[in-house]
Parts: sequence; C-alpha cells; structure tokens
Amino acid sequence: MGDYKAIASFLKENTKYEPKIGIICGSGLSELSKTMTDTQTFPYSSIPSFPKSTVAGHKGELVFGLLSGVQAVCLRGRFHSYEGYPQDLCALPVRVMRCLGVKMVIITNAAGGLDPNNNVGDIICVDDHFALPNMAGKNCLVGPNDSELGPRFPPMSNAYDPELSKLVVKASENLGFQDFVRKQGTYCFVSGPMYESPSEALFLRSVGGTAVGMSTVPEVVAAHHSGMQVLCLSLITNKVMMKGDKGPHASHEEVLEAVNARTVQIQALVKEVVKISRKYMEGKPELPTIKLPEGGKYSGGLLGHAVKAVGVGALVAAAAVGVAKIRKR
Ligand SMILES: O=P(O)(O)O[C@@H]1C[C@H](O)[C@@H](CO)O1
Ligand code: HPA
Repeated sequence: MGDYKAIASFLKENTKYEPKIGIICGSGLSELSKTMTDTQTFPYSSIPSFPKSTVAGHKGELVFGLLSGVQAVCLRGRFHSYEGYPQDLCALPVRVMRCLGVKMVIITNAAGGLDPNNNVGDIICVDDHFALPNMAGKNCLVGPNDSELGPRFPPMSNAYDPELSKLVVKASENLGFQDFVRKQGTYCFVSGPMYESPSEALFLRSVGGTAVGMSTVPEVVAAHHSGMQVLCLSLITNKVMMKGDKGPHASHEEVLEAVNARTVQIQALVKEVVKISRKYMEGKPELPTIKLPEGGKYSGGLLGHAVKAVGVGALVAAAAVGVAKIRKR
C-alpha cells in the first residue's frame, strides 16, 4: 500500500500547514498551484519513499499553501499505472492527504472526448466512472483492508459529491464560463499508455462514457474509501476517434497543447469553486485522525537519511572518531 503514513508524518513535521483541501493536477495542469499563495514546495525527490513522476507535463512537486484563504496541498503530477506503478501506489498521494487532514479533494485530468457534443477545451464535472481495470481486479482496494482508512466494501454510487458539482455550475456562472463548463459525465478509466483503438472507443461510448483517460479512478476510489469529498474535473483535450471516423490521431503533444490553451480558465474555476465551497465544507465534520509514526525532521538526501537512521549523537561520535583517525596518520 506504500508507506503513506511515514510520508504524511515526514510532511507534517516539516510544514506548518494543516491542509483541508487537496488538489491533484492532471497532465499539463501543474500550474493549478499558481493560484496558491504563501507556498512551501517539496520536490517529490526530497520526500522519503515518494515515487517519481515520469510523464511529460507532471512536474513532480508537492506544494502547501493558501487557496482562496483555505489551507491546501497540491500535487503537481500524479502516478499512473502505465508507468509501472501498482494501483495502490497511484492512490498513495490521496492517502497521504487523508492523513494530513484533507477533507475535500479536487482531482483533475486531461481526457479524450467520447461525446460528440463536447469540444476540445470543454470541462466536464465527472459524476460517475466506468473502470474496466477495477472490475477485473486491478484496483487500489485489492489486498488487506486498512480499516483505519475505510470499510472493506465501500459503495461507489456516491463517490462524486453532487453538492460540489452544483458549486462548479455556480462557479462557472460567476466567471461566465458556461460555454465550456459542461454539466456532468462519466469518466472511463483505461490502463494506457496507448490511446484507444476506434472499436474500443466505440465500446466506451456505447456504455455511456463521456470522457476517457488513464488516471483518476484509483485516486477517486481511495479518497471516497477514506471518507473524503470528491470533486473531479476532466478537461477534454482531444476528440476520440471512433470506428469509421476520420481525423487526427491522438498524441500527448496535442493533449498538452489543449491543456495550455485552458490553463488560465481552469485555474480561475478551481479557485472560485474553493471560495464558494468554504461554507459547505466547514459544515462537514473533521475526519477521524489517523495515527502517524514519528517522522523526524530531516531534509532528505543521504545525510538526512543517515541522521534519521542512527541519530545525531551517533553520527557526531562517528565523525569524531573519523577525525581522530585522520589526525593520527
Ligand atoms: O494524468 P492525466 O490523466 O491528466 O493524463 C492523461 C492520461 C495520460 O497520462 C496522458 C495521455 O496524453 O494524459
Ligand atoms: N484517451 C485516453 N487518455 C487520454 C486521452 C485519450 O484520448 N486524452 C487524454 N488522455
């Protein structure tokens, strides 16, 4: 399940922030953290046991700060199962957030559009998912259940918070974004890294899919399992080709270009949603505290790990013996 408690413990001891909101940035969406103020940034490489982001458009940084006056944590880059990560590792950042006290997660992604009525640049507020990998046993809840996080058999019929979806509609009205913020839709999760074949795409559309992507669902499942409110926004970056369609073939460059074109608006939307969701979220009770192991204040790198492992006293003693030996020569 990954050492999410140890990671949360490390972060807790090295930040003053007690975030209530968590944001996960999809491909090319790392700039969502630009809306935060008073930030403190941890490159993933500085967090012991944290995985690496290997995909273009995923910066690999965890940022604490204030978003619309609310303490928040933002993951600039996520982990996908096609990178070779098991599903529970894809869910690890969400579990870290849960341990830090986050009550609401905003999960974003770049996705292919399956609904011909939607255009590139549209933002879908996801209200359900269709996840073939999950149904086939490839999901982040397989294995021993951690009952401190949630129940063995969680429902998924209420995974996406309908109140938060309503606030997205309100936020888009406030900002005049109604033309491209669409109401609701189903996100289809595929393993990737290849894009869908035309027949696969037709199949996903025929089961009611609105968008298709290679992420998000492990995070949603883990967040809902552990009691967090979930809001999920998919940015349509390309129209998916169905059997018989003619058009450009999907590419990650096209995906990142489409995200860049909407960066400013999606930042404003997330900021506005957080602003107007404050009252709603304040009404939600705090989630039970998850007991964390002692972490230790160390700054990463080899010296930091050594200090943690043997303690400062032992390290000073070892250094003194070393100096004495050198002097003797
Ligand atoms: O991390 P997300 O789901 O936003 O990224 C999508 C899915 C693949 O990682 C990539 C394909 O272009 O974009
Ligand atoms: N398919 C799967 N994942 C995606 C797509 C797509 O067309 N676009 C962006 N992520």
